[in-house]
Amino acid sequence: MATSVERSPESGEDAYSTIRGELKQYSFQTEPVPRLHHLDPRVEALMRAEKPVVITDTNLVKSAFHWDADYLSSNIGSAKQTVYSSYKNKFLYYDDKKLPQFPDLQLATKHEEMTFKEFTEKVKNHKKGDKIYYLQQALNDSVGKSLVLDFIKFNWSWATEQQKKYKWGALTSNLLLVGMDGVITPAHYDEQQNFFAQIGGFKRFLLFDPSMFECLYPYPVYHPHDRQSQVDFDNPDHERFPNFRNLYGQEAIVGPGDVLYLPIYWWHQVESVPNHGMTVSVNFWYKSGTEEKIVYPLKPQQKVAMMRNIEKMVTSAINNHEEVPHLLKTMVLGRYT
Ligand SMILES: CC1(C)c2ccccc2-c2ccc(C[C@@H](CC(=O)O)C(=O)C(=O)O)cc21
Ligand SMILES: [Zn+2]
Repeated sequence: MATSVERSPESGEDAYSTIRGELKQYSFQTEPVPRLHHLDPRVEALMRAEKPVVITDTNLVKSAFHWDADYLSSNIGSAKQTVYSSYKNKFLYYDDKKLPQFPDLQLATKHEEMTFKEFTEKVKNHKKGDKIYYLQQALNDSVGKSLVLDFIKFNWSWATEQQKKYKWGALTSNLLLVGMDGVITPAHYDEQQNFFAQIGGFKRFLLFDPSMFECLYPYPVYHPHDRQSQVDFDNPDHERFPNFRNLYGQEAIVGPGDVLYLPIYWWHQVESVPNHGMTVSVNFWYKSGTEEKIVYPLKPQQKVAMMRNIEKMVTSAINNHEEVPHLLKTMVLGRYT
């Protein structure tokens, strides 16, 4: 398993077209996410409309372009990192605070703590059939000094300018993501604005408008897999999830230096492109700004937030999540048709 992060001369345009030809096709259609230079006025129009866009030449994480396995091993420090392991290439997110309510939930993804050196060893010695690893660690003050210096040199003036221009809230975290090639984060949405900066290797994003909620059937809010789609994209169950047929989305390949604006509530599935080496990314999660005033008709994002609040209220009021399905079905079936 190559641990070298892809930094080939092929990362020109032809790398993207080579990769485009290799990608797994799904049952739904997609159209490309616009890929624009950060000074292109269309970037602002798309960001104001909370639509995804791949922004080039921002130099957002230029100071981290040398973050490959060896550099990170010797400079990230000896602290334990958060790593997920799985026998499959899919890494389903889960909220461990909700696990106690689901004692017999079979988790394919296991949370392991290990040093970065141990992580790179496992990646280097990986053989077919072995566990697959995905490091996901919030950048914090435990990292070595040289990483701190690289972090300080991120293009914060550009990031802060965007944060102010679009009235986003506080930056909550920067996650360092180091994935073995071929790892997949299945379709889910997050409740924060996201600048996703690619440092090494290539990632394929499948993106779906928040209004596609009705095609993607997320788990209940009280479930550990809250915000994740229940649909297996490789083998969709059309009986349980009939609207999945109506799904369509956008697609983007991000390579070193690209920054994807991933708007709050937009669904995304992320694949580390197979056979193009380990991937290194850093995301920038921002709280969404506080809505000045409610404008009608409500945006799909606001309806998702409303549905989440209804599920949370019913679950806490009835105080037993096993009774929630019956109550909601009683309230809707045969009445709201
Ligand atoms: C799958 C994984 C490792 C994980 C396991 C358990 C708990 C949380 C998470 C988690 C959170 C974020 C990402 C990064 C990214 C997806 C990607 O790049 O793969 C993404 O979705 C985003 O930036 O919003 C990845 C993960
Ligand atoms: Zn996400």
